[in-house]
Amino acid sequence: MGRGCPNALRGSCATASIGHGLQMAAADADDASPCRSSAAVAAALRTRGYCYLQLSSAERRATKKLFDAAAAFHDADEGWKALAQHQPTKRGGYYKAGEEPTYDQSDPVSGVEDFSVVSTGDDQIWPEGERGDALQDAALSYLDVADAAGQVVRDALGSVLAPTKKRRRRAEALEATPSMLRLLRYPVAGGDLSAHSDFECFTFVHQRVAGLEVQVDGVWRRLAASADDSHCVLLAGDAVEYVSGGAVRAARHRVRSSAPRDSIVLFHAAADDAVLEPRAGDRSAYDAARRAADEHFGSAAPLTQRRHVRCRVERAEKNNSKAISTVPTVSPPAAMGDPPTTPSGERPIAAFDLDHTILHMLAANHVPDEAKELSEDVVTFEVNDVEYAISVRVGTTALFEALRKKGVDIAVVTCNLMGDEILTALGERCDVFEDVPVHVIESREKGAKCLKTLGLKRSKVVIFDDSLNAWVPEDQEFVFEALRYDVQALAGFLNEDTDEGDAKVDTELGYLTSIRESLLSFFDVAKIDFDDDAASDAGSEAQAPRRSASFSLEQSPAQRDLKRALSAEDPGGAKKAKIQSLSDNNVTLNKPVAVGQDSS
Ligand SMILES: O=C(O)CCC(=O)C(=O)O
Ligand SMILES: [Fe+2]
Repeated sequence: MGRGCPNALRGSCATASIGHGLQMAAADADDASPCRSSAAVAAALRTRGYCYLQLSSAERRATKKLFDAAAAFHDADEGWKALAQHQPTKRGGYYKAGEEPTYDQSDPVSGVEDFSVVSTGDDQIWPEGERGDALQDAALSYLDVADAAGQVVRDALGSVLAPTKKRRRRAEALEATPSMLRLLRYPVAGGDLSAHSDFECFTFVHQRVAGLEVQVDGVWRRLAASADDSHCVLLAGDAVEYVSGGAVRAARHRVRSSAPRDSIVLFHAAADDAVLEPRAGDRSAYDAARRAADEHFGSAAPLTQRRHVRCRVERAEKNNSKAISTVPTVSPPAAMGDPPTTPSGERPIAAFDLDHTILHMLAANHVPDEAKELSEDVVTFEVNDVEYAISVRVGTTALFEALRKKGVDIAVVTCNLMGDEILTALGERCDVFEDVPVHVIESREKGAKCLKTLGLKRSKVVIFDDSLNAWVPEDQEFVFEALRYDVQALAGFLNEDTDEGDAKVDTELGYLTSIRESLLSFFDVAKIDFDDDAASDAGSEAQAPRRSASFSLEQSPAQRDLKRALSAEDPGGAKKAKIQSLSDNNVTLNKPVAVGQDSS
């Protein structure tokens, strides 16, 4: 590392001077030794919420290379670094001192500098020139090798969350993957970070100079640094605490730096849409976090990984204006992307079928026990003394939220005579379902659904339905034919416990998430739609969040194909776009696309 080798302060801190001239409370020494087996990691996470993770030689080499490249970046002149400053329309990049959110408003604003990597695609900001290339190369090599260590932790968490094979599925929602890599530099003065727990599943922290402290049973422990990168610190985050019902507690930590210090931090988050609600155990931490998010967003919804990260980051950012400033120039942090406004005129619309498309409704006594594992929620309601249960397909709420955020109207077109009651029950659970117009079609004849008759004909329409033939022939080109969602069949596959059955369940659990970007990108074509009044679309991605729940990898080939088909560079595609049809893309769209995974 550029600034010379620090002394590893293993177990040796009494008091130290912190940046703003105060004396910090003594932190106890920590004498745990590094481990690598998932059994040892699981045991440590259960008892303390953190441990030291032994690194392989490949991981050490990659960590060293990254420390060196990060130091070269931080050492460079401000003007050059500013060229790589974070921009709201892109991801990651450089954040100057003073931009770090303050988790505790009574603490000073931190003077930490940050270079963040949240995407390996074109939308990631990288510094220019050779030093920029070196940083990119070092960060990507580090991410490549860090996955092996991540797997050890995922296995450990799997054993905590799903000790038996039968309960294995419960852990899958937590299939944590890297979501953000931070290269931090703490100057001596004002370089501290206020106490917090991380919002994701777990975090790796590499520190060659001590400074990281973890609170265990109310006492702060100062953690050992690793001057030779032989180990890193593993911290459990909020998502794991919530989902495990408190079996693992998130590690509350802070930074108290008494010397200039660089650290490398890698967050691993659950899928954006993973609902963090525990199935068993203590739900008080989850409930409190959910209430905080409901209050913050002014809307009620189950707490997903994305919602939790956004809530915590946005609230921390607000603290900066109230906190004591120790840094001379504080530029406002990037906005988190309020829902874009749509211009007046005709809005695009997405029409959803209900049964077997976004939900499966059954009489409550027919719902299989496994339904909770095969849906994002099971919502019950009563009509004429009969109790019904709706298994809501995983990813439905996130899809509705994303569409609304894009300014897309949503309507339901269903043959279920209880369509209104269903939407009322869903609206009580989460207000993204409130006020959705419901069109109940009494006939189950082929072609009984018709956009024109229902007054839903717009210049941009997507129909999401498991049955193509339910629609009149002229509307079928707008139908995105959904894979049929059937919790009873899925419960059968789950219990079969064969590779084939598992694969079917896996496909189902990732299905809506895998097609979401493709569906949303259909509404991105305002630029090439020759309608003057086509709804323009700032889109939720236009404002890249300061910290996102999931790492964005490069687009999959299927997405690239779709983009190309709809892109202005493809004149054929563009000319057809007066009323954009999905049918040309159905081959691609109806297959799950590995969004968030580089399948190339
Ligand atoms: O720099 C460190 O050691 C820890 C940073 C941290 O806690 C964070 O980025 O969440
Ligand atoms: Fe942290």
